[in-house]
Amino acid sequence: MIAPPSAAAGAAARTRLDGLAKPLGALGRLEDAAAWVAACQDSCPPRPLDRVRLTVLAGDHGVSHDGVSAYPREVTGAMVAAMVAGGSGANVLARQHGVAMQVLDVAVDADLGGLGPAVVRHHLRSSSGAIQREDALGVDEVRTALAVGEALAGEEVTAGADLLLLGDLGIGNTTPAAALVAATFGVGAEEVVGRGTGVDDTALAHKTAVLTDALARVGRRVDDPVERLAALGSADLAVGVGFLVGAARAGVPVLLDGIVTLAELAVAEDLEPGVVAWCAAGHRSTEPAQQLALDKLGLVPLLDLGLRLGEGTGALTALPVLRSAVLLLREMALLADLAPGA
Ligand SMILES: Cc1cc2ncn([C@H]3O[C@H](COP(=O)(O)O)[C@@H](O)[C@H]3O)c2cc1C
Ligand SMILES: O=C(O)c1cccnc1
Repeated sequence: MIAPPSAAAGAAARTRLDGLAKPLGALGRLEDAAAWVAACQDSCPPRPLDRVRLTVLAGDHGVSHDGVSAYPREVTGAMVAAMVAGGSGANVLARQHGVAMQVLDVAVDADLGGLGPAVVRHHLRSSSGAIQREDALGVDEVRTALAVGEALAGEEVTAGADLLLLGDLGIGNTTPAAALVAATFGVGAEEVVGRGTGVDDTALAHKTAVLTDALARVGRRVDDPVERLAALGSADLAVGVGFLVGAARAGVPVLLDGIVTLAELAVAEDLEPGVVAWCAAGHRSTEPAQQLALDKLGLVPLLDLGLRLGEGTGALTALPVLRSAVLLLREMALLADLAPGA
């Protein structure tokens, strides 16, 4: 069980929000967001979110050889290189918003050593297993990946972070992510399957069949979250789960992204109840599994822009909104000072 954010600081933030120079509740969900940051920091008003860090976890997936994506596996390694070079969508937004960003090859099926030791320092395997036929990885590998994720979150906290962002990269990753959401919440493949990178109707039907086969293959064994990650997840997804647990344990809030980070949170919350209280949803993705997980976990996203890119781009796009919420709570005048008796 993870200790929750400070109820007292959250309540103090609500009181202060009610007293600001505006009608009661007029800042809508920005008020919820500001109170959440205050609770996470145990401070009212909260500090500005100046030090923000994004970790992108990259990996390949056995299913990417089975026609579940609109793009080939080789794109994963190429996009990691693009991130190191600064040309991905996430890089553009991270630069714009002053976010320190790192990309890690957790399970990419390519030799990325040439990109530098930092990128490959947590390379755990080359692709995870094809979940409709075999387990994604072994239970021992899951435990290693969870520990790596917790350690990564710890490194980020030590580097100084008011807020952590998590992103994903890996052709095919919407399939294991959807499988984890389905298994966590006990729903069928049809309820979680999505078009990912943009598969056509034929490929969508095939992706649904792959998900159905995967869920049927594993049965009730996946009631256990570690078994679930081993059977239906991947090394990179398991590192993401550990990262969220580590951030929550350290008491540092996380702004979530799309289907992959929501799948990671769904499992993390099973593994360590209380993680969700340290997370806010950046945006609503077009992926049904992401939307289902948001609803089941009780998260209301800040933005709904039809994004379906991943990499942390939804979280990065929502960051200025969260920052605005904090500054409003910090800097707005009190109505009682402007108009005593109003
Ligand atoms: C060029 C390119 C850049 C990306 N950046 C993130 N994704 C996203 O799309 C992929 C998941 O969708 P699916 O399961 O359909 O393969 C992952 O790589 C994810 O990070 C990308 C995908 C592509 C093609
Ligand atoms: O929801 C997402 O983040 C997403 C959707 C499609 C492809 N990649 C990521």
